[in-house]
Amino acid sequence: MSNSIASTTSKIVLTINSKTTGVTTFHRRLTTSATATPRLVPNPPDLIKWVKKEGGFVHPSVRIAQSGAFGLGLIASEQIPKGSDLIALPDHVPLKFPEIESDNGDESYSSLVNVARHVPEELWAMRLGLKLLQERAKTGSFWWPYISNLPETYSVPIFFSGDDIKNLQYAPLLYQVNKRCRFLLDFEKEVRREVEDVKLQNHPFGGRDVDASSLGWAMSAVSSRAFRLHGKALQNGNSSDVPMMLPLIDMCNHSFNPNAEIVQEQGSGNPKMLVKVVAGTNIKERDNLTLNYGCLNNDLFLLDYGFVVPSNPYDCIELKYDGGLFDAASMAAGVSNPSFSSPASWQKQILSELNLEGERALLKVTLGGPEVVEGRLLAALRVLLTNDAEAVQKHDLDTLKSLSIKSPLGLANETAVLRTLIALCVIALNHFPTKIMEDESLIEKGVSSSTELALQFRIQKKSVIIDVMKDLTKRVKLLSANESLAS
Ligand SMILES: C[S@@+](CC[C@H](N)C(=O)[O-])C[C@H]1O[C@@H](n2cnc3c(N)ncnc32)[C@H](O)[C@@H]1O
Repeated sequence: MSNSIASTTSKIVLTINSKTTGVTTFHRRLTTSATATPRLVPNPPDLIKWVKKEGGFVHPSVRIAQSGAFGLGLIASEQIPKGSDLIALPDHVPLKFPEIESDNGDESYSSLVNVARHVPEELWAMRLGLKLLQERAKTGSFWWPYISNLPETYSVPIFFSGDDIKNLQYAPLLYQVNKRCRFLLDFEKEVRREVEDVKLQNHPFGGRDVDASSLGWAMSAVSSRAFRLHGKALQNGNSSDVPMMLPLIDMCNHSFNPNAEIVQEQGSGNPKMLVKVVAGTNIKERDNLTLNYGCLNNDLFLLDYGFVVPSNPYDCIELKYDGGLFDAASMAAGVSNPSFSSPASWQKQILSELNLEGERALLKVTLGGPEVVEGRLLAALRVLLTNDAEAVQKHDLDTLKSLSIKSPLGLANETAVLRTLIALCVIALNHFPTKIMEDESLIEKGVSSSTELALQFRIQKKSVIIDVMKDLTKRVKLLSANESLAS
């Protein structure tokens, strides 16, 4: 059994693909079908047996099995009643980044910490990924039975070809993918610099070379499988949020309507945490055990987990609050003389309160998701599409931000707001070079798994826009029905 980094890096080639897109990507020589995700070694040890041997609990009806296109998953071999314990892991089984006050003379720990210092807070998955790489490189690691069961490759977009990154057709995600790729390339150099003079016995990765591909593998393994749970209790009675990898528990696939949930227990007299998975509903024979990974949009699901949720109720599109663009949308919607580019001073004041004006303004606004229209955007449109400062002053910001509060500034204002939003949707939709039907027919013809993911992603983004347009159009119709009733 080998756990050398080289065994994986030999199959993952780092390609700098800057020719066509200016995007740097790592891509996999081996393409893998989602249905048979190869693991790090061909016949890894039995994970259930290992968890039990380490003092953990696994419900006798829980099995690891192929879960369609989702890769491996956990499945119930018999029905399991609501409230039953499914899995319990003692404190020493989760894999965490070691948090110890002093290195106790362990120099491989201090060099790991030194390397981790170069990782920005937002890429916490890379920090824990370094610990994972350390354990992967260690002969006889305690976690080897777990690590050897991890997928060999990941479908996250840092491993897409340059063409598939372009295929995403959505600038905010392209930006994030590019940022991660650039980080990995720079980080590879930092890691090499940091460890070049470290003696072999103190080397954080047992003397093995760690390149951008293996760093990408580790970051993706963590981002797609780790959970942020309560760590040690702090003196003030709170506890910090600690990312950790939970062997076996991380075999559960995602659902927004999960049948299982994670609970943490601290036994009486035992300060150590026990992490458990409990049946949240009655589970039928052959049901997959699922957890909710979070109410995330598809950008995050694709970036961190390598999949896209169809009809995701939390998916949304990002727009930049921009005077010129909003004036154009408003005029296209038939509003005369909109003032987005040159707001009056009282309007500017409200824009500042909405954090859409000023040096530290956050100009990113969203359409879609449970809110349909981000409150800050809705309030800005309502305020900028009226001349009646007095009417605006009668309402607080929360009222102006709420779509469920009907026409706070009058029917004409609300109609102009909704029409402007619909025009913004049309502009956003026209930004995509292809139509949903074209994307679907490409998928039907047969494409690689990463191209299909990119196509699914952009289909879903366009569907979000269309759904928002439908919702807003319904509201406009209701308003005009109300108007004719009133007149
Ligand atoms: C925590 S792991 C779950 C176990 C994983 N299926 C395996 O084979 O090891 C998360 C990964 O499972 C897959 N997955 C989980 N839920 C999914 C879903 N609802 N749709 C598609 N893929 C899913 C994705 O590949 C994701 O990165």
